[in-house]
Amino acid sequence: MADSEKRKVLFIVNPISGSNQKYRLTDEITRICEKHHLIAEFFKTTGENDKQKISKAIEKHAPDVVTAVGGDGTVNMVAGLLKNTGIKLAILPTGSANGMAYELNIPTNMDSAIGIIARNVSKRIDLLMINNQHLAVHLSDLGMNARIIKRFDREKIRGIYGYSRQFFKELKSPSKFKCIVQYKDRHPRKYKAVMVVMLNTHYFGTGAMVNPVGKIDDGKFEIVVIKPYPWYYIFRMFLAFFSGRIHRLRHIRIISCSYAKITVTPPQDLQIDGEPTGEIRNIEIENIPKAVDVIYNDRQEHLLFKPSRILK
Ligand SMILES: Nc1ncnc2c1ncn2[C@@H]1O[C@H](COP(=O)(O)OP(=O)(O)OP(=O)(O)O)[C@@H](O)[C@H]1O
Repeated sequence: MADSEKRKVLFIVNPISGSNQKYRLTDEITRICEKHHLIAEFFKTTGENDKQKISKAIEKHAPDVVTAVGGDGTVNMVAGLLKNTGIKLAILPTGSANGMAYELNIPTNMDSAIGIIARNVSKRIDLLMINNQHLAVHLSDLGMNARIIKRFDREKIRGIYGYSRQFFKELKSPSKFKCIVQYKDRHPRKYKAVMVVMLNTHYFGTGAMVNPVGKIDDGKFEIVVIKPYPWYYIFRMFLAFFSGRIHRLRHIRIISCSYAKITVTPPQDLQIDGEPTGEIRNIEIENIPKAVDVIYNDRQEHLLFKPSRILK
């Protein structure tokens, strides 16, 4: 195949994502891309002014696809740059949290993940805009999980071990807060909660299904309110999370809408795609329909669920 006919893929590599060393990663990606008749270009993030530098790299290389090589934070940054450009977004999951890759059924095996980029099956998906300021691609939440992520970030123990340590600390004593959700022209709904999740997707990065009723491109998003629960309820909740039945529990409320305002008292930690953004009292969420064209795996399935069916 002549070079002019090959598709160009720009890989945005976050070298600190996850816990694995990334020696020879670019050589490995280049080799696999050659096998699939793709031209690989690279940009390594530094954690400083990456957005501006990546915009320039996109201008310079004019790629057909931009691939985020990292966790959900890297996916979020790249998706924001590709919003409404017509350039496709792909993911090579190498982060400690790879929720969006899980959602799109992208494996961590590099050969398979690049094979999916080569197959080029894509779909325009909705994203969320939070407080007119932050784009959310995978999942954002207030309360328990955001607090875990904040501590995880501070302790600098990366990978799944670091997250699990914080998770079990928090699970023992989740703190409650008041939450008012206003959407459409309905009366505001009031809840006591330990956590409020805002998402268009279905899964936490761990594979737990938090939003069985959502659709990634229907112009709506979901607000999942997890109400305070007795300790013995944890087991039932785990079971429901991993069998896709969380919406049937009385400690869970799910609201679908395209715009909402949430007020929490006292102010709660907010995290967006794995990045802590500080404590907040008021939050405004808006759905941005079909904002980015994303490559997904339409073939193999996860062990328990069938996300590619959900995506269709
Ligand atoms: N070279 C770098 N040095 C330090 N930080 C970086 C670098 N490149 C990117 N970052 C930071 O990495 C974060 C995104 O990491 P990402 O979510 O992709 O991977 P992760 O392993 O899941 O990370 P985390 O464990 O922090 O969630 C962003 O905060 C970004 O600023």
